[in-house]
Amino acid sequence: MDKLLQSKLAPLREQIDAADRQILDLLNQRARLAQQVGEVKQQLDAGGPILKPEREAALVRHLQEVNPGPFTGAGIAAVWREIISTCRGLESPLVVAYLGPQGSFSEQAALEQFGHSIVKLRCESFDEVFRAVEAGQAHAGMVPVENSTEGAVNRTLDLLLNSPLKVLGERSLSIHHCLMTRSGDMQGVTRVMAHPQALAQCQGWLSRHYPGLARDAASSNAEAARIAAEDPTVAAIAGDMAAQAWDLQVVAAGIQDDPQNRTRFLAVGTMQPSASGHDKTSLILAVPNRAGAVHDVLSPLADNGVSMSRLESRPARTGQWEYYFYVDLVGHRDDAAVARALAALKERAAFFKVLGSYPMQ
Ligand SMILES: O=C(O)C(=O)C[C@]1(C(=O)O)C=C[C@@H](O)C=C1
Repeated sequence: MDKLLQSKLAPLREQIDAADRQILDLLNQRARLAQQVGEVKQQLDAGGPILKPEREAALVRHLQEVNPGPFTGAGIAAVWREIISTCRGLESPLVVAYLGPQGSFSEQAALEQFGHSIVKLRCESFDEVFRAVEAGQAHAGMVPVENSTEGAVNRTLDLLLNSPLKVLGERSLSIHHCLMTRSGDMQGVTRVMAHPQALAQCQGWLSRHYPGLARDAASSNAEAARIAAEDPTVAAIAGDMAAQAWDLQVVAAGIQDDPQNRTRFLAVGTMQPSASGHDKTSLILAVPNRAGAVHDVLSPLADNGVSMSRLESRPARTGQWEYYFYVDLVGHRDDAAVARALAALKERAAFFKVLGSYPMQ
């Protein structure tokens, strides 16, 4: 019986081999077409952006819509992310800046957003990420903007307020933290290091399991992993990508207090995506300091049937109890209803800045 079943495998595998050769031919055909598109784009706009986030998003969504299966929608997203990344890289290398070192969650977000065929520019701070993109050393930057446990990443909000960069994409990652050391146990470990956000996301677990351990802030979790790789008295909290990158052993996995812990990252750059048909718009508003002002300022959204997917406030630091409001809307700034709502918001707000419209994840 086994033999009969075994004999079925070889011809099936031959068919897989033949299908793979067809896929390979088609991939090369696609790569050559993308190179031609790249040449035309350079003739149209020399030195202009190769990256077209709206085209990438629309193309993947279309394939998911027409897909008869059994290949899954998630599989399409993952495979085409890398196909597009490779084709884009053949047109021209895309440099992406983010908070390093190797193995950081920002690196994971950058790879999930742009695929693996990018040139990585690892930075030491969020400020440096913005500076690198503003100076033209990178085409895009990837920065965390909010975490489901800890709320806003304030430094990113402040940088978005003051930078000329635009938001061109978003990526939400589930964040699973691990405790890791060189040896894989906690013997001789006197302190635990991580980015303050990660220490906060794991504080309950740390207090229950290692109440006596000193907690020290690092500039990133991956930086904490790098230090732990050198110093056996240090345990790091970071993702498993960092454990692999720095050859550390995981002592405990999934130690974040909220099992559903997620972080949303924004891609920033100098270009502005056109509408993909499924977009978000991010903006910052300041509201006059009087009763009912927030409600009044935001009323054009409801009037125009535009939904708000996020509202975050941040002190304006004027000492007057004034706030900046970070608002995400569903729709592109070129959509008629959104354009009408934005025009009315601008008229009512004391301060108004559109951070960008971009494909919704
Ligand atoms: O259509 C384009 O403009 C391309 O450059 C091709 C392509 C792709 O591989 O499909 C690659 C990069 C762009 O970001 C969008 C799409």
